[in-house]
Amino acid sequence: MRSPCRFIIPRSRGTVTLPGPPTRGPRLDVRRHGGVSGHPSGGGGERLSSSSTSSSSSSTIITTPIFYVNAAPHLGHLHSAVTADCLHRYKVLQGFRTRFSTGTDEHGLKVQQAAEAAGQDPLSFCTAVSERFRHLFVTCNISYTDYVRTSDPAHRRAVQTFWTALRSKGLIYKGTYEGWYSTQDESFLTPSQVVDALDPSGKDIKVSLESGHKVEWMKEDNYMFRLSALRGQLLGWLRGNPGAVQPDRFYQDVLQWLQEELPDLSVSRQRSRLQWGIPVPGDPEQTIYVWLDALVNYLTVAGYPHAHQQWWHSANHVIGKDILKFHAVYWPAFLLGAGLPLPQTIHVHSHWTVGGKKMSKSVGNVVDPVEKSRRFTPDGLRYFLLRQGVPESDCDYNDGKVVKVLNADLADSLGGLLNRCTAPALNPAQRYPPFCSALFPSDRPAAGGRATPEDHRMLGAVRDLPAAVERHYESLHAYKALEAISGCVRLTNGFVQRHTPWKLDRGDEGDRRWLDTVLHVALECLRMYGTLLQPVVPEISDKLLCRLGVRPDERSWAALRFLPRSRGMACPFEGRALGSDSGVLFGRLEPVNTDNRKPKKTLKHA
Ligand SMILES: Nc1ncnc2c1ncn2[C@@H]1O[C@H](COP(=O)(O)OP(=O)(O)OP(=O)(O)O)[C@@H](O)[C@H]1O
Repeated sequence: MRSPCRFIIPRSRGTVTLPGPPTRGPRLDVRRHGGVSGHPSGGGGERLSSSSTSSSSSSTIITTPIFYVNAAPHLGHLHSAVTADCLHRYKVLQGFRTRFSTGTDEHGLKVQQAAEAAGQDPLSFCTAVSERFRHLFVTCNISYTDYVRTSDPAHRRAVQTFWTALRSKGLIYKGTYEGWYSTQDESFLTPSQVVDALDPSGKDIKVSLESGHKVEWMKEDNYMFRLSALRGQLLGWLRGNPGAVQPDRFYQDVLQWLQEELPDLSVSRQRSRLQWGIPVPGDPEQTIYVWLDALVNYLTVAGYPHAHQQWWHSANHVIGKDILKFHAVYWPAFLLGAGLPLPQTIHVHSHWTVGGKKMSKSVGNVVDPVEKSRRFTPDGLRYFLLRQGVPESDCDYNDGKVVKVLNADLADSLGGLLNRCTAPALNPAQRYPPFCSALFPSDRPAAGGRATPEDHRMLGAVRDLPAAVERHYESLHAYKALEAISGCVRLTNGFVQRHTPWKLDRGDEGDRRWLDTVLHVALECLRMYGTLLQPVVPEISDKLLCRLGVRPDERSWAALRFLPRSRGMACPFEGRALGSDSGVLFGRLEPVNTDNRKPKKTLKHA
């Protein structure tokens, strides 16, 4: 489906697809040709930096984790992707040059075993699952610019070069690893991270304290990375960069880990155990540890080892809390070892649970995001994930909650406001009506004015909104941004309701001017909401802004300028024709039947 307002404009490097109308299939063609999606003001354009905490450089890399292909994607994976996509779209609106990568992590024992079980060779198996992830991301308008697969030859070259760099610095040595290992988590554990448990048959086993997955005692010759030698430097980096891991509770976790023992890390497996992976350069009997392999994907995207400098200086990773140690301890240690810049920020989010249990492939309690995006629309699902997902704490999923949130915020509140203010009955000229400053003076209530103190308070709240939303998007607390926006939408609905413009007399000069002013103010509020919501619900925002007649080049952060007429400045929209009406903004969803009782049987009369 093509959106009515999709524009492609040429710029100095490549092709740019503007962010308003995220599209499905065709969008990928643009990327394949090296285009960067969604950039309203051109590469390195000016950005509003009132409260921005970003690097002074205007280019940045945003990443999701690459997803392990041992099973199909679930809602938790989409959550990471939507969170990173929100950050990416927001940065683009601010004028940053961005790369946004996602992809699939394809090596390792679990994949090798899953392929065997499916009777396929590993690469065919990975290709099929990787395509399912890609399909999900396209369906849900994830505006990635790079899709990495760890089975790609370019990635393999990057990993082997990276390995060689660490080895040449004496940071990798041949040794013997002996200790607990979880194949499920592909991770090593210290004795304090292991507890006793019983398997389903009642047999004594050891499991990981954190994940609950079974662990085994392992002893084998392989290569070790001198992680212990880097502990001091890691601590120094973290202490000097309190924003490097966000939110703070996760930063504190990493600090705590770094204060404990940090043994050297085994970074290879014997080839006889693991064939599906990248061989150690110069030692075909060993395979590179999947996490070292997977983490290097971020450098592959940046062009490592040849042209990474222009991108590898401001990386923002978005990850689930389950992989924090890999990203906040191992990854920075590898980068320090290789003499490369460390990530700017590691944004961590918590988990979606089902009935209180983490949604997870291995548990099998997963929610299918493709099915949900069909039911609730891609934007509906995106909105719900970001409105309800709180980075600091887990959140339980159920369909009833989705319906409630979407009906209240998108269908009734925002959709209702747009509908009211653009309805031909109230706005027969179908134009952005004029604003009368005598009726709505900027200084509080004044003689001849009709605006109330409450109206002024509403204006103040909307005027302050971009700065608050900016702060929340920066820290990836999208739920707070959406809370603030929906609070303002409610205030604007209250404003319209208070002045009942439908009761005003068009034949009376004063009433007509006031009606126009009320509509002008409400449309200005809607323009703000449409612009600010673009990172979260690109299709809905596009529809809203198209209806208001706001052009794609008027949708950046810098173009926000709320209600300029109230400050005596010209408003470019005043008098402009509204866009065509393309139907309801977001259709109301049927409530979910929570009554699980079976319908009563009616007794047949003999
Ligand atoms: N329940 C979840 N809630 C939010 N994000 C999740 C969830 N599960 C996975 N993710 C995201 O996907 C990333 C990779 O997860 P992974 O592939 O290990 O999924 P999983 O279902 O937990 O798998 P497994 O059960 O095999 O451990 C996580 O780091 C996180 O970013």
